[in-house]
Amino acid sequence: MAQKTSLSRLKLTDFRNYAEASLPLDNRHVVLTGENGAGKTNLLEAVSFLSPGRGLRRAVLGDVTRVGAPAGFSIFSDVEGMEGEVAIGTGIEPGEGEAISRRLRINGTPARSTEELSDHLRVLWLTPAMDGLFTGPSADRRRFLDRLVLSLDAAHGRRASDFERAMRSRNRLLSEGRFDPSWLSAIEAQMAGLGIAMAAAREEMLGLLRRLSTHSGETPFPNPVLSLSGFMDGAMDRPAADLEDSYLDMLQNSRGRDAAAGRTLDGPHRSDLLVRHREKDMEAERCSTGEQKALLIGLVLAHARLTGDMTGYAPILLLDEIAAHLDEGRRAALFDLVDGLGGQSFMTGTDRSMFSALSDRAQFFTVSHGGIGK
Ligand SMILES: Nc1ncnc2c1ncn2[C@@H]1O[C@H](COP(=O)(O)OP(=O)(O)OP(=O)(O)O)[C@@H](O)[C@H]1O
Repeated sequence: MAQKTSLSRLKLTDFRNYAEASLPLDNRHVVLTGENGAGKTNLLEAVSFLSPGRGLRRAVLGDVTRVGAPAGFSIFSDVEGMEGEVAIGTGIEPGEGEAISRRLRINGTPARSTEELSDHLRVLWLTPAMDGLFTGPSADRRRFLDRLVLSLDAAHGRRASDFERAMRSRNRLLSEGRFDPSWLSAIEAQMAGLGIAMAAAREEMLGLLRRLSTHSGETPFPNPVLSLSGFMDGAMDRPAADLEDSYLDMLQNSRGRDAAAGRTLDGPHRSDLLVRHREKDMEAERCSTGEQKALLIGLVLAHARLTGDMTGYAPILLLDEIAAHLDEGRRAALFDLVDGLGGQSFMTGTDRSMFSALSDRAQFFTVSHGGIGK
């Protein structure tokens, strides 16, 4: 089984509705209960900032600082991580606006990039905001997929942002009617290399998930059938160099069309993640609300398991309002599956009794208006 990573302390200053808060943790699961608006999701969000990116709300950093606070926010955590014990501090400084990126210190030393967090722990999450994933816009599914990839391949985020930047340059040149062939060709060659690398990394992740010995069968959370469509469909088994040449040709031959459209119409930014319910043999978007939630839980658990298998360390799992729509049997099954991953998870709900099946496998805290109690 994958080894455990866990938080042994979480301390917040001027974070969302918390002026000061401290969570003393042993390495068990953590259950946070309290009424609506108490600050449960805010605590999960704070933990999500222990991974690269903008956290589980994809927040603008300036919005995260407590309203009325004199300075920026900070999060400190002692972590039993993949390289042993580590003290992580992150936040923004006073007066820093929206464009600023957050600061990160690892054992007191400033880190060059938040990607360094991936050396110590992986944090994955499932929130109610993701409930419409299968029926909503494809951009949400691409972002979801890219986060899955990112948790195993730290370079994926850089690749995606470099691709975006190159594509924006191409779109600008085309929209300004500047068909300078050498300039455009250089940008398109860059897009071809990055775009195919992105598509290959996504495909590889899906392949790994498919090969994962599934926990389906007995579980109420089925492992969905996953595929990609919209870019290089059915061609991804060809050598990368061939695919790059094909994509480069595609781009060069579509300059007029893309100029007229005002954007690049072919590329990894157009692919979609297709999800099917295996047992019902039906697209996820046509499944019932409850079936979609079960598929989503199945997918997130499979990914968490894969992350544990690939890195040797179980990820920290953030499950916001996870128990709300599950009956007692499904809740107990979920807790057993989560516990079986071997990591620490943080779960929220309005009612403590919903988590009783966890009993002493978890620490319980009550959250109320920016305060935390036992
Ligand atoms: N920057 C901020 N400064 C102060 N308060 C904030 C800030 N951002 C959000 N809040 C407040 O934090 C409160 C708690 O939000 P949170 O989403 O954590 O609640 P919750 O306990 O998960 O509630 P629910 O059960 O309804 O999901 C909200 O009332 C929100 O207005």
